[in-house]
Amino acid sequence: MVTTEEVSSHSTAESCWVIIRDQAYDVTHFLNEHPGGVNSILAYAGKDATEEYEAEHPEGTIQKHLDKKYHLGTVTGDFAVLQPPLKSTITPATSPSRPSINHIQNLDELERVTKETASENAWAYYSTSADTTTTFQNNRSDWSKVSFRPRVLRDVAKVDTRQKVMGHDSALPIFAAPAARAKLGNPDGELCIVRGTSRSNVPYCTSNSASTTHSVMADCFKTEQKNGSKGALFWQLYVPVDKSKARDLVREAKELGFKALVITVDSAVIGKREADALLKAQVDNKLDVLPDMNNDAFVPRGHHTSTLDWNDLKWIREEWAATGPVVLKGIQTAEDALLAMEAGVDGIYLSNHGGRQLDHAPSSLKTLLEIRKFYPQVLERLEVYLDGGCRRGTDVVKALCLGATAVGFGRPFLYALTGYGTAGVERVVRILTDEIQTTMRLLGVTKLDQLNPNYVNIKLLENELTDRIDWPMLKSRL
Ligand code: HEM
Ligand SMILES: Cc1cc2nc3c(=O)[nH]c(=O)nc-3n(C[C@H](O)[C@H](O)[C@H](O)COP(=O)(O)O)c2cc1C
Repeated sequence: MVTTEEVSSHSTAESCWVIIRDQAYDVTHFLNEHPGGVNSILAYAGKDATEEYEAEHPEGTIQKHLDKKYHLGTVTGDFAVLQPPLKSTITPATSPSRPSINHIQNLDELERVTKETASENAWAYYSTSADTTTTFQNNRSDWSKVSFRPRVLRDVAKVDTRQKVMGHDSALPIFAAPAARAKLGNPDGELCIVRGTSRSNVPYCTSNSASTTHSVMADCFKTEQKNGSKGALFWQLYVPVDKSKARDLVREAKELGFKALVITVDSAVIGKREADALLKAQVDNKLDVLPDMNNDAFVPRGHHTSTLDWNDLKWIREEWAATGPVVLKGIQTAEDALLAMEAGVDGIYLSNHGGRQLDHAPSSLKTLLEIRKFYPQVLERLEVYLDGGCRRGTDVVKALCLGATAVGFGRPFLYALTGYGTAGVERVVRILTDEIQTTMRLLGVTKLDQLNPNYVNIKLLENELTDRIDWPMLKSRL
């Protein structure tokens, strides 16, 4: 037994105890090893960290990562004194300020409602992006720079939106992009996306850092299938600092029946996301949320490995074997698209992580155009996925006209589950179904394979594309 007074007296980096679900843990030695950084734990030193902890970690994380000897026992006493200064408040779904789900007409409206009604924590983490937020903003605005060239006098009564997405026969050319910490928005977290996407027959690429364990997601998916749902689960992999641990993750993905492996390659370090960092700083004014730049043992912001290179893909792919497609997420240049093709992956996923990593990186739309301009063969030989700032069916159709296979949606699904749970996720897919079908009809096409670059005008963006690429590298391979 440990008393609440005892716990509260261990509130510094020299001696740091936290409570999670009535249990006390000594995490002093673990601070520097913590993949979420020192400060995220230190903000809760001597306090009850349950709420924040559970939003971030799947069940069993403590058992897996913390030696038993640091478990101090059950806590007794007055818990009120141990509450952290900022508790998230999730507005109940019946909140009068939140309109009925059926009134949500588009994904921008969903975002506006989420901003007004979500907890500060959830909004900060979901909406934040890197540095000046330029990339985040361009992700959205670049889609508006492409216009359509519609054809008329064609029979468009029946349209077919089905598409093969990483091996799965999806109802639409879309999928839910990997996004961590869904439990911040809703206690059911990722399960809302598992249910909503499988009921709508679109795939869900789960995050390596999901707040629900993958086995629980896989069980939920199986239950959905028994009830007649379709869909598919893919596994997004972050290679851990100890690279060899990626083998265990890949084995788990295989054992649990995940159908595709999506390796994120844009996160050598975590981007500087200031809105989220500011909120964390406000939790405890004493804390400086900038990483410790003088600690030689760790790469600052290096939550995942910072040493991943093209050679690592070989052993990761061997471990995955022929289980399903392997796709690289985070390709941002024509050169890397070409290297990915040579590395033998099945697909590339153009993404700047929703503007959360390198500020001033190109939108995925620009990367797609760059590939078209300098190395279009990639588009014939690889499946090309993309995400970032897509909020409309028109965005999806534009991407497909330019050679993409399917488009990922990140924040919209998080916003949907925050206010509306599974029903919100289903609503997002319904809205996109309507918008994609309507766009196809008004454009004069009935099947996705009829889409081609003649249906869009890209002049505005073409003017913004680079002329300087690594020509020697490309030429040597032509
Ligand atoms: C007590 C034992 C703890 C253990 C064993 C632990 C373990 C971990 C692990 C393994 C991850 C990486 C998850 C992944 O990327 O898959 C992680 C991330 C994280 N942890 Fe903890 N953690 C602990 C306590 C805490 C506490 C008390 C907090 C704050 C209340 C916290 C906040 C975070 C955050 C914010 C991340 C996410 C970093 C990111 O993805 O950007 N952790 N933790
Ligand atoms: C809150 C949040 C968490 C994310 N977590 C991950 C992650 O765990 N792994 C990953 O590869 N990408 C992650 N991403 C990036 C998304 O997969 C995707 O690239 C991005 O959200 C697309 O942009 P959009 O939000 O404008 O649709 C995350 C994005 C957000 C907004």
